[in-house]
Amino acid sequence: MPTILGQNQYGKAENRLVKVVRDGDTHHIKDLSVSVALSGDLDEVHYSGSNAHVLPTDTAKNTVYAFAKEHGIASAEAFGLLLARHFVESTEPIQRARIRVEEYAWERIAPGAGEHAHSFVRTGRETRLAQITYDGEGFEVLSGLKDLTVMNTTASEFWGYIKDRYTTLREDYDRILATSVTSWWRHSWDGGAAQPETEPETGRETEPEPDWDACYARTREHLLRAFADTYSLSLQQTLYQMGSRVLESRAELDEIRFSMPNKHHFQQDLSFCGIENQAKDGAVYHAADRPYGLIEATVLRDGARARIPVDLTNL
Ligand SMILES: O=c1[nH]c(=O)c2[nH]c(=O)[nH]c2[nH]1
Repeated sequence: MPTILGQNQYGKAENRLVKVVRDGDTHHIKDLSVSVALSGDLDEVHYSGSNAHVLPTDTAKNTVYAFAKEHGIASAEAFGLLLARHFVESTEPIQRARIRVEEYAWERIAPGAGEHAHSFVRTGRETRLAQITYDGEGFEVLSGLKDLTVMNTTASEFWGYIKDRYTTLREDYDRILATSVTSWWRHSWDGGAAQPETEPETGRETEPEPDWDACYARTREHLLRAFADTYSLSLQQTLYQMGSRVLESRAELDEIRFSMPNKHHFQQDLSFCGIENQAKDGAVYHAADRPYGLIEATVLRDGARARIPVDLTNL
């Protein structure tokens, strides 16, 4: 049976990298997982086994560590941009590079007065995410987060839904709303490919690279504020409020996608022992971990094209 090769990519996944920057006695750390996926003129390695166009995944791994040492890690996005450009521009057969970064947060241990210079505790915060893709012409930069777990203990209702013979859910006018947010947002900045504004004298692109850390911090803040400020009639409504608040406040973003499990908290029935268990009196809930409702949607700036993949689980 004749066959042909379809889409393919390869690289080293989940390079775990910790970088320590020493500023006198005070240390700073970056803790990342970096995944490299390369594609291009790679038919032959699949068809005949010729490795002539293959940059070994082992080299990709070494490059990640070498770049961290030589260039530092200004931010997840900036590091991804450096690597993506390097693989495409230094290796002929490689035409596209995709770098995914997860960043784990650490806090300084504060024993007694002041913060410790070199002792850290891993935080229970969300994980920061970035994905940089480069095809030799332009970058696509997605930033995001996962495991941002939030809860409103009131200001959430759910009623007015379709009821059929299988419906047992009771309408709720005061419920807990909790979720663990996975979200990716897309920057309109592409390194100058879309509207290259070049300085006439130098020929250099003038569109400035965004301040990735500031953008992340502000976006996270808007997500949290919108979650807290929305009086919710459904998790879907809350999601849309979170997305539109981010796009309205961050002009540099065109699209944001969410995957949000509804972390159900069911009021426990205590009537068997004569105890009323009402939200208004400080109820006891059963925090169910599964199954969970899974609410997913993209919010777009009007006129923008949806480019973030629908399925975020592998992104
Ligand atoms: O916010 C919600 N959205 C739903 O679609 C849904 N479905 C459900 O059973 N509970 C909820 N809650």
